[in-house]
Amino acid sequence: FFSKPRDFSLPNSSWGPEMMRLYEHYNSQCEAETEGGGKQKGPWRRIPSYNRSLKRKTSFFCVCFSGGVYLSKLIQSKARLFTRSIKEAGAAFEYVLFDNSDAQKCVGILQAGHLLEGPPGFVHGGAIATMIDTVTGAHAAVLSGPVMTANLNINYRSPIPLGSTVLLESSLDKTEGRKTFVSCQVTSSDGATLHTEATALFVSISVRKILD
Ligand SMILES: CCCCCCCCCC(=O)SCCNC(=O)CCNC(=O)[C@H](O)C(C)(C)COP(=O)(O)OP(=O)(O)OC[C@H]1O[C@@H](n2cnc3c(N)ncnc32)[C@H](O)[C@@H]1OP(=O)(O)O
Repeated sequence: FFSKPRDFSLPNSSWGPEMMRLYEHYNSQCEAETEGGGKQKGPWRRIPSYNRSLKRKTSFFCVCFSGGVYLSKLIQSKARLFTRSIKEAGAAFEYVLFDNSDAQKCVGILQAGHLLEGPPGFVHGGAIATMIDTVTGAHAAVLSGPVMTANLNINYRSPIPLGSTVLLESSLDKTEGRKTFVSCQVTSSDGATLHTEATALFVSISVRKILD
């Protein structure tokens, strides 16, 4: 696997003005200017996003757990991260995540494409749950290392129009031993409409446990 993997969290031609506006808003805060006019790390960090996480790590797993892992070569070669599995740009999940470690927050900017339809003209509740799991899961992983979702509790407050751009904001509630509790709100891009609220529990796991 020699080619450089594509980072799906970078803008593409399908991103509309709202998606670009929010992207620029957070991306511009990934670097801050020093007093001397130089550059330093800002409060936010863009989280790169690939579609083949297992494939990229296969050689690592083979070295570390040689003989202990069985995944057929066919599955390995075809496996794709669910949210990055549809090739047509703009058709499904167009999103980018930013993390703010000082504020213990993570945001996701989502432009919901036409293949995510649930009720006519609106986004499917399962697609919304998927994105909440993605944003809160990435946030929990940044905070606590390898985790799996143990509980996801969602209240759908108002439907999300298909094609619109929404903001998902994840905040740390607390950590208790292996448990990381986070909350998430999904709002319209101007913040005026609350679409969805959720709480999630992530439990820290060892990578060996997933592979077993
Ligand atoms: C940058 C890329 C970003 C991509 C992000 C994508 C994120 C996607 C994340 C996922 O979707 S993961 C897939 C969906 N999740 C699963 O398939 C998990 C299935 N469940 C499990 O594998 C296990 O149940 C789990 C690892 C969650 C916990 O099993 P363990 O045996 O490791 O832990 P245990 O059962 O001993 O529980 C540990 C603690 O958590 C608590 N707990 C576990 N499950 C719970 C639950 N459901 N509700 C409440 N508490 C729970 C449990 O009571 C206990 O609390 P205490 O430490 O206080 O005793």
